[in-house]
Amino acid sequence: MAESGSLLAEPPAGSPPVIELDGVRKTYRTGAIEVDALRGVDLRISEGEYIAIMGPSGSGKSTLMNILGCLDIPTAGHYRLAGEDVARMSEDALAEIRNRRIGFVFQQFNLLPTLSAWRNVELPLCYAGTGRAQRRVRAIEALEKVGLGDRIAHRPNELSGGQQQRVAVARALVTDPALILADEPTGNLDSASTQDVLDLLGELHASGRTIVLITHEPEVAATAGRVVRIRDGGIQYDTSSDHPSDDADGPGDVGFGAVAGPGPAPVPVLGPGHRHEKAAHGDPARLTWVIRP
Ligand SMILES: Nc1ncnc2c1ncn2[C@@H]1O[C@H](COP(=O)(O)OP(=O)(O)OP(=O)(O)O)[C@@H](O)[C@H]1O
Repeated sequence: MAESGSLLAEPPAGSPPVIELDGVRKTYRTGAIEVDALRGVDLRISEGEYIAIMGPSGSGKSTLMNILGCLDIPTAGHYRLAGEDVARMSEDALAEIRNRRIGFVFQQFNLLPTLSAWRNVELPLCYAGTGRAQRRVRAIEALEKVGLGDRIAHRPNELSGGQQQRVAVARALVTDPALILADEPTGNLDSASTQDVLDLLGELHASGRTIVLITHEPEVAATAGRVVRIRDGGIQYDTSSDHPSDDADGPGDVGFGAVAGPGPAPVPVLGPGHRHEKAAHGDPARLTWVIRP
């Protein structure tokens, strides 16, 4: 499989951060009720970074990921992807980015139950218009890459949870995307399968891809080079900064064992009052997002 390219087919000169959020806000309106899920997020992610986003349930992590993946749009603020304002991109350009340049992995795997592993993996290539023979070759290649070359004809219910998530990772990487967005990819896995998936993400990162990983689990976040913690829709702490955000209470509050500048993240340690949380995503709409972004 070819190494990943830039996020855009022809990135602008000067290599801006691959992801730039400025003052991004997201307000959901349900009837008369408004929820401010994101309240002015500023975030820059460089090409090739491996970043974990942490935060308590309801803090806005999935909302942020949906915006990063162009699955949703901010209510206010700017999102530039490889230097281009997403708000100004055509629908075709956005579809191209979602289909070919971003790979999505979700907690619930979101595999189609009636399709074999390789048929699930080839789906993004179907939407990209790749020919049948090439789809099969690339799907099997992706499954081999995640260690499932001997399970290509198995359906999801004939695979373990860890194997299903590896199929989902194969589906995410079959288009050779530059950016992988993983929302709680290990949330439903035992520790051995968690390690398998983290190893895979590590390999994808080593091959040049930008990885954004959302997780509740500090030990999972610790595998990333940078950890951003969000709370109440804002960035509370970013290990790539020398200083916590203005609204942060300091490293003791966010549960990190040490303060660090750029470089490997400290191993996060749960502080008093914090707990490991498992997300309970059950939004069936996400299935649509994965296979027909
Ligand atoms: N489609 C929606 N309509 C209305 N409110 C929403 C919608 N999606 C999310 N919210 C609200 O926005 C806030 C942030 O939700 P989000 O799913 O981003 O949090 P999260 O950090 O991913 O949580 P979890 O870890 O539990 O998945 C929550 O208060 C949630 O109730």
